[in-house]
Amino acid sequence: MCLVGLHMQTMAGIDYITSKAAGADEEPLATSIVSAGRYDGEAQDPESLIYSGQGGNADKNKQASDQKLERGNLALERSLRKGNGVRVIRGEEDPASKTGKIYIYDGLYTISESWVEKGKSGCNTFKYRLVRVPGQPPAFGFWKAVHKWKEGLMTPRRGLILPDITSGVESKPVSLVNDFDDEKGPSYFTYISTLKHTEAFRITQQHPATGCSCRGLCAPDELPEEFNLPAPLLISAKNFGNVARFMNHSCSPNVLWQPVICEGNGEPVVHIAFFAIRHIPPMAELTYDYGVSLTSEARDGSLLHGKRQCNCGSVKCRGSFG
Ligand SMILES: C[S@@+](CC[C@H](N)C(=O)[O-])C[C@H]1O[C@@H](n2cnc3c(N)ncnc32)[C@H](O)[C@@H]1O
Repeated sequence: MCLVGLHMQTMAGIDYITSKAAGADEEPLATSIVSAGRYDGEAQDPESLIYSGQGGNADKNKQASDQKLERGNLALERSLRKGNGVRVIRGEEDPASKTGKIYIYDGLYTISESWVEKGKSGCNTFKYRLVRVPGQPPAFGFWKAVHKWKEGLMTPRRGLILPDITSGVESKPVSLVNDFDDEKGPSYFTYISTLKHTEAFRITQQHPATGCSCRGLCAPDELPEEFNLPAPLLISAKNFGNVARFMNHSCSPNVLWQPVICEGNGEPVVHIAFFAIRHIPPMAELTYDYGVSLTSEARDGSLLHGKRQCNCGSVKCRGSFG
């Protein structure tokens, strides 16, 4: 099909595009819906949902009328025939949120069927069943699982080793979990949330001798005493550390690490900060790329081969790290 015209329509609850194939009529196709989660049946299954069409005034204190097969409803109908993916944002009641509601982007769905039924007002309402495209990491499903844990419906949690690795240091408990193998966690480990070594490394954006923006790293021998950054800088969290100590390596990580300089007691102090590099759904494991050491051998001239076998399971897994 050749698209010769395309424009966006934004509707409450249903977004769609109108496309026009050469020689054919304009055809709306749904691109995304927001499921408010308040209609009957728009409910709780993380793999599918039933979405009510728009219009008919059923929720506007006006005279209710039959919904019409137009705009968003027509777009959903056309998408059912076409089989295109529709992005779904699922709304949920959440007393912890200021608005009493949160919205979770839940990925791509396709529409599997539609029908008309009488709503509470006695008027015709369009209904659409949407099914989540398989193979996507859970998002709304995670959210529901968290709530079930909170309600105590799913205890004990699979692979739970310690309910709170912080021994009360953090305001919220951080569970130590291994659902991969039988290892029971470190035999000696002290959870700390403050700096153990507070010596300040003076680092500026500009190298004081060369003037370049390497933060003192390009020519460490030429650094004056007060720019004394140990190179290589080794951070060991074997026996002491915080939650970051338990973050695993992934070849498709969702987090990136960066050294940042914070002020501590009037002195610049290096911290390793973690930044999200993509959407991270609730309860998803946080991972970063450990990289490969410079001493590792080149496998095929382009990829460096790490020393440890990688079990990250990502489709882009390099097979090794470290
Ligand atoms: C900083 S620790 C991460 C937390 C560790 N999983 C634990 O339970 O203590 C790093 C160690 O975890 C293991 N590890 C982390 N990511 C891994 C991966 N993708 N594949 C295999 N082992 C991994 C390796 O044994 C690695 O030396």
